[in-house]
Amino acid sequence: MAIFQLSAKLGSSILLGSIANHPLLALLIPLFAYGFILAVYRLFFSPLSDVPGPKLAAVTRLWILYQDYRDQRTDTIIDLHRKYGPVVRLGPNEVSFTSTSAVKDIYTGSGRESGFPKGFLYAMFTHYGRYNMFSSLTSEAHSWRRRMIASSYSLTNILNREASRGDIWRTVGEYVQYVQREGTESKNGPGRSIDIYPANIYFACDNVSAHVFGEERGTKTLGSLADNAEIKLQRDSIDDWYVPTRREKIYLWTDFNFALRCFEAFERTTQKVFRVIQRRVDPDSKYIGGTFLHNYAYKNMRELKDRPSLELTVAKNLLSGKVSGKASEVFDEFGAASESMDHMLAGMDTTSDTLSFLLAMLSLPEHYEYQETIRNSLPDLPSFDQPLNVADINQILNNTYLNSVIKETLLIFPAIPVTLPRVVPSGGRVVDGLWLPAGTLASSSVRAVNLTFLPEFEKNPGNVQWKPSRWLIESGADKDRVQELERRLWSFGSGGRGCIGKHLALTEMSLLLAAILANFKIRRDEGDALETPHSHWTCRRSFRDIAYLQDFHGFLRFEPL
Ligand code: HEM
Repeated sequence: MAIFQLSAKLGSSILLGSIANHPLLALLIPLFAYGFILAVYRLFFSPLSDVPGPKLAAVTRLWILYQDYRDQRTDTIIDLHRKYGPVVRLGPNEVSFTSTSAVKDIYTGSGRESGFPKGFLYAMFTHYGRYNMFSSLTSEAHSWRRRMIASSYSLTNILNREASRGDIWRTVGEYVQYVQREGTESKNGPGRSIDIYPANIYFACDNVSAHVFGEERGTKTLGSLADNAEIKLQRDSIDDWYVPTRREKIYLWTDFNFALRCFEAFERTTQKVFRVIQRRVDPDSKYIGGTFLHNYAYKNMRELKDRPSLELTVAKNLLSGKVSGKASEVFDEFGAASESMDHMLAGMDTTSDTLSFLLAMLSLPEHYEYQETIRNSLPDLPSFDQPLNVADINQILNNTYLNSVIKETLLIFPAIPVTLPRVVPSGGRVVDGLWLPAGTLASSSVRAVNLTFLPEFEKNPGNVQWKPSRWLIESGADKDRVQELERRLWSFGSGGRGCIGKHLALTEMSLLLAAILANFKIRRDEGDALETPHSHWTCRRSFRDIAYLQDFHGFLRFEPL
């Protein structure tokens, strides 16, 4: 006993002596002690301590940030759900869910409670320093914006607009002409080859811009090489449109809020300086600095404000300022431009990527039969200068075979596969029987929700096949299974913050696919190892951290029927 007392005394006097000699130790020891106590708390006493997941993730947020840094967030989350089940702890303060009940509680709300507010990540999607519907975090900031334009994106409006104006169908015709005009002759068979990635971007861009600003002001990038040369020039560095420093590794940025704010303030100030200089040189200038798209959206808004167009467009709704009489919440031209800019960005990549993945899959020899089946099920299609009527559009939209390939692509290759972050509101909430304190990040990852339900995922997660036949109801027994699949398909999100452009995207994709298959057989054309200038199949990082189809370089041959 005396020996113990002596050694304890000796130990503490050595320690005190060392601290006196090394002041750094005086700092480090309490720090280590604090770190240790925090780690013990997070592991064993935090309200989330029973949630399964990697121990390191429970102790420090650096673990998930490292996955973000490696662009491995989505794949890591999927692996974790496979290992631990439908609820997984991703960080001391972050939990991921995959069950339909949890997705409903978090994103749609349950009972009288609405869905959870968005996480800070979304605040990065402001433009011109103004929030928009997508970037507003709380339901208060969001709902008046959404109400103002929701009718422009309803299925009824998309159908009626298309039947009366035929804008999408005309753009589909331009796509077919683009193949004939821009396509190169192929050594591998009849027809012409194009790189489908830019073609699909042009298609989606022309459609969403016409929908937002009106046909006259739409980008018409498919139309001719001279039009909107900036978009053509930037096609190979598409990330430039997004201000890449903010869009790459976006989840990492959320933890560096202050740096981001400084960056934004700097960006706004330089743009203001640009504007002042530009207006000195040219008093009528509508140039505002920033990217081509920023200028395009702002210029259109300014002009539409001065000379309103008769066409019923999203821009018209934005500028009309009718928001339940709340004057302070009406858009000014920058707010309206920010909103429209966001629709352009949200509607371009997502729709075009989905189309690219879909065409890439259909062009494989083992999938030729799907092309044939869809072709045989299509109605007679009119020429492209004549709008389709509502019944024809509906027939295409409800075509079982066409739907099966579109849904399967959305399921296996969601354009936005990542976590859609939400924050538990004040007072805390129970999700899937688990108590979550206020401020917890409670979210789901689109790809994890889509995949973890599939039986083959359990067996071999690395080998989930693109299999449109899973959507077909061939016997009574298939009905429940397909209904469940429909319920699980989460590629457009859900609830009040779910995708507003869903019907526009589905109409664009369905009409284009119908026209392509009615006119061509599509085949891979990569035999000559054609040089693809773009690397966006693998490097696009705006809201996608998975590089799908890395071995496919983008060239397809369109063989006329
Ligand atoms: C295949 C195509 C598309 C996919 C897969 C897709 C996916 C999504 C997803 C997953 C969300 C929800 C994000 C969240 O909850 O955090 C979303 C929201 C949104 N999408 Fe889409 N989208 C597509 C096409 C479009 C198009 C064509 C537009 C055109 C305007 C658009 C505009 C928007 C907007 C504005 C929001 C934010 C809605 C809000 O916050 O209320 N999207 N989209």
